[in-house]
Amino acid sequence: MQATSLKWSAFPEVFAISIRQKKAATSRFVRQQQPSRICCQATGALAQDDYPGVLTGLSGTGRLGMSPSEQRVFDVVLKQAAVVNRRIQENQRLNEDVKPESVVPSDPLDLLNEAYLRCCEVCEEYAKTFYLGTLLMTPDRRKAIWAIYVWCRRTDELVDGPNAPHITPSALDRWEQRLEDIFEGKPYDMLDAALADTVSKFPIDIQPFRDMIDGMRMDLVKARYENFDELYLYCYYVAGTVGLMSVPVMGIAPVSNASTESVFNAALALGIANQLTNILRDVGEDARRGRIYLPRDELAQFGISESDVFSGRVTDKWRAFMKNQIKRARMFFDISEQGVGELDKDSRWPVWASLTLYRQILDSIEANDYNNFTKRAYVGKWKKFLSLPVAYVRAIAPPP
Ligand SMILES: CC(C)=CCC/C(C)=C/CC/C(C)=C/CC/C(C)=C/[C@@H]1[C@@H](COP(=O)(O)OP(=O)(O)O)[C@]1(C)CC/C=C(\C)CC/C=C(\C)CCC=C(C)C
Ligand SMILES: [Mn+2]
Repeated sequence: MQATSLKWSAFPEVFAISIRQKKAATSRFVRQQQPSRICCQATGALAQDDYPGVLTGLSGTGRLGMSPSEQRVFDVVLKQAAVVNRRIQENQRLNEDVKPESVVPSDPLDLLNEAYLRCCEVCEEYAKTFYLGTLLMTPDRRKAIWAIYVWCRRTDELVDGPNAPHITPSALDRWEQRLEDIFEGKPYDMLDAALADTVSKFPIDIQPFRDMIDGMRMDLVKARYENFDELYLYCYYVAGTVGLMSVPVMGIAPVSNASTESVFNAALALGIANQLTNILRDVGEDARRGRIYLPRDELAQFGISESDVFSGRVTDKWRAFMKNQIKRARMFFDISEQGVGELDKDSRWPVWASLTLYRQILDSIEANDYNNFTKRAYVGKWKKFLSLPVAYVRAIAPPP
């Protein structure tokens, strides 16, 4: 199954290389072991009253008051943190402090090197600013992020790309089987091989990857969201998962006092914030495809019907509704911001850069007087350019 709009080349069995062998030699998530506190200090000051339940999972109150979707996602967060903590403990037990071995093999013709190079090219082509940001990361980490990026892009492309009309649930089942193979060290093609290598080196769990495929399944059958809880789950599937996949690669700063769980929570929040922003930017485009990724009950509270969304008129009701949606997206950005400083110092810049740029899309929706039906909100070249040094300054600040 190929997503033809991207220049994938299939290099099948050749890449069933002995990826598992490398597993033992890994120790790149080296940080101090922190007491396990399941809380995210980020949420305290936020307007939780506006969205009861949405953030309780992060505020230290455990599962009490969480919505079903939050509980479901919270369990995955805990599992990811446990995977990482286990790796930290293993490393400590072995008293290892292994310097990350470079994934650049000495032989320039090495196939794995070639595989990562392909991932790099795809990233550069499809996500230029993000690609620039990754250049500051250590070589092994940036390669891993490229490999993850490419897998996410391909997965999204299945339901959004030119082959989308032919994608059936069973095609997604096959994609999931292929994912299982990647995690078992049996990649199908070159790009899979890069990911197989990555997941053998970093403490990355398969669950967020499976969940992203579930998000794509959801997209095949669902075009309406009754309430925010349903939308939250969708946002977790297609974007929160990216945050969970990335943290084990980016690493947590050895001097950080934050718990692993809270860092994963912040990463999850960044994915959710990005996806909510995506949704708010693309309301018109989605409506033209017959889709409304907005909570139906909240639309109704503001007196907005489905046909109002399809007709695309910017009314005062629409502006008031949008103000609330933007406020919520910003709240998730706020939560995530408090976790960025906890990441390993080399990984902070690309995160700050992408966070700042995405956040500005919300400002642009406001500047367009909430017309997200026919005006595309975007961040201009200069603003983008200026954001990079600002992100850099934030990135070099030590963890709070
Ligand atoms: C502690 C802390 C804050 C850590 C940071 C964790 C982190 C790096 C989080 C990343 C969050 C992120 C970039 C999420 C992606 C959200 C997103 C835009 C998802 C898109 C989904 C589908 O949307 P839709 O179809 O509606 O939109 P399009 O029209 O198709 O755009 C996605 C397209 C899913 C696929 C996601 C990707 C291709 C992005 C994958 C990105 C990475 C693996 C790299 C993340 C790393 C950095 C440095 C940002
Ligand atoms: Mn998409």
